Amino acid sequence: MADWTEKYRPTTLSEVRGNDKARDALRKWAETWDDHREAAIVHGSPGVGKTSAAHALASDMGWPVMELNASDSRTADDIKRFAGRASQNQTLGGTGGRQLLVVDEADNFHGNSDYGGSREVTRIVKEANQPMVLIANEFYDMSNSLRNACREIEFRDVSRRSIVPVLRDICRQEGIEYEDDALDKIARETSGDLRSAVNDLQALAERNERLTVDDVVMGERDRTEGIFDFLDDVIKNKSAEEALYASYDVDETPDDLLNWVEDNVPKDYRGDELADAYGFLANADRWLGRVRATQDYSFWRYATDNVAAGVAASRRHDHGGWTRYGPPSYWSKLGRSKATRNRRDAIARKIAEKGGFSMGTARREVMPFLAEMTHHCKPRELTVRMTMVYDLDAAEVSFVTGSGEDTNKVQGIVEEAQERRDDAVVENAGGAFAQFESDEEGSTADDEPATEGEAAADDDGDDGQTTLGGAADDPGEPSPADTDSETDETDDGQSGLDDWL
Ligand SMILES: Nc1ncnc2c1ncn2[C@@H]1O[C@H](COP(=O)(O)OP(=O)(O)OP(=O)(O)O)[C@@H](O)[C@H]1O
Repeated sequence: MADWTEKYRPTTLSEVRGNDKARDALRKWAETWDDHREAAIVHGSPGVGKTSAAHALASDMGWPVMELNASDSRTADDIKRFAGRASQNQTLGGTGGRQLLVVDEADNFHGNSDYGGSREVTRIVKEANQPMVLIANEFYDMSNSLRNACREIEFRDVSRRSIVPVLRDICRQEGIEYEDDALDKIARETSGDLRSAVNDLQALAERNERLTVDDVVMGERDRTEGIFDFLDDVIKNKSAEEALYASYDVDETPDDLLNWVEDNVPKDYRGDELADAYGFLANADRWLGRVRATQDYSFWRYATDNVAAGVAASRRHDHGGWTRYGPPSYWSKLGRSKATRNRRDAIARKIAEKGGFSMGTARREVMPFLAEMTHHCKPRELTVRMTMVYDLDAAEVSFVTGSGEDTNKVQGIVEEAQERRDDAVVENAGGAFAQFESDEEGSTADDEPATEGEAAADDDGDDGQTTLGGAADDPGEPSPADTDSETDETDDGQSGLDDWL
């Protein structure tokens, strides 16, 4: 299915919702540009429509857009070239020579090495003979002189009242039935970020024929009441068998159950019981891998056996009192739709291969770190390196960082990573010794653990059957998931990060 944030991107300013004041200011700025010739800084949180507004404005005005992307490196020279190109283009076309220069991520010029870049932007902003919009998340990350040279236009977080009608329109156009409360809840959950709201709506619509308020989970506590009772049952109160029965009443997929239990069990279990519990969770993960590989959902129950009965059976001590259980940290990204899961797993596979640990470890222990550390592609350098090391494409970078796949930011990062990878290949072609040297320097994770992974895959089928009650049938030929599911939960999930930190 097409990405709805693209499909429903505003094409004219009047479709930009929830920021009427900023929108009007932008329009006025453009219409009077000949008089003031100032550049504009459009700033605000991610996903509130800044980029869309700039492009919609250009289209309303009939101005072609010329963009300085995050992908263009941003030294003083690059910016001069950009400005030069822009003034050349001025003589082309029949648009009265006007075009809109859009500089994305204008708050990112401020880093040390780019300082020249920042100064150059300021100079160009002052001298530009074309309307120019600088887009930024953080107004105050920009230099004083740059800020002073521009007109400030602030985009605020989009209110719930403005988000709901956007979601409603989309539902109508897509022919999706919905409860009003469900849309309201999505709007509340995504607090001001319209892009996230649209993304969440799409994920939910892929999974449900009719959107009800109960479908909207997104880490909110009230709907998951049942899960907290279930955690108490498994971790504290119930026998293995009772815990298994309790699991039948919880309205969560086995993938989600696994994540909940895995994140919360270490709050109570210690030592051997924790190790045993992890063993069962590792088994569960293998069964879920088989489900994904074979689409045979009958394996689900073996996963649930392990998660519920297995973890309850591992308990050796009383765990009284009250524990603050919480949703898995990576919750909002986990298993929301099949497409999301597939993407998540594709990334986990790359990380697992590179770092030499299991898919499960990659997914649960490495990816959350990456997501945290490169949130909204910041810091950019780290994001580029991650992209390079794990060979991620734009969709994958977008998944990990939470930035839009088609944004210049993400596209630029992917391009830069590709360039650097190409350069690295050329450097490495320098001779056999170059390779040795770089190995010695510590990128050791590559080869040896892969063999471990294969070895583990061999006896994987057997391990998987240590479900309670021996209910498991051998699922047959090793599926692709088997190679993934070497699950040494003691892996230090972070070791794979060494390469790019
Ligand atoms: N104000 C809005 N009105 C209508 N749609 C919006 C609005 N804001 C965001 N969207 C939706 O979210 C998508 C992403 O918005 P956009 O890229 O313009 O946000 P942004 O503020 O530039 O975010 P970022 O800083 O992360 O690039 C749009 O394609 C559109 O589907």
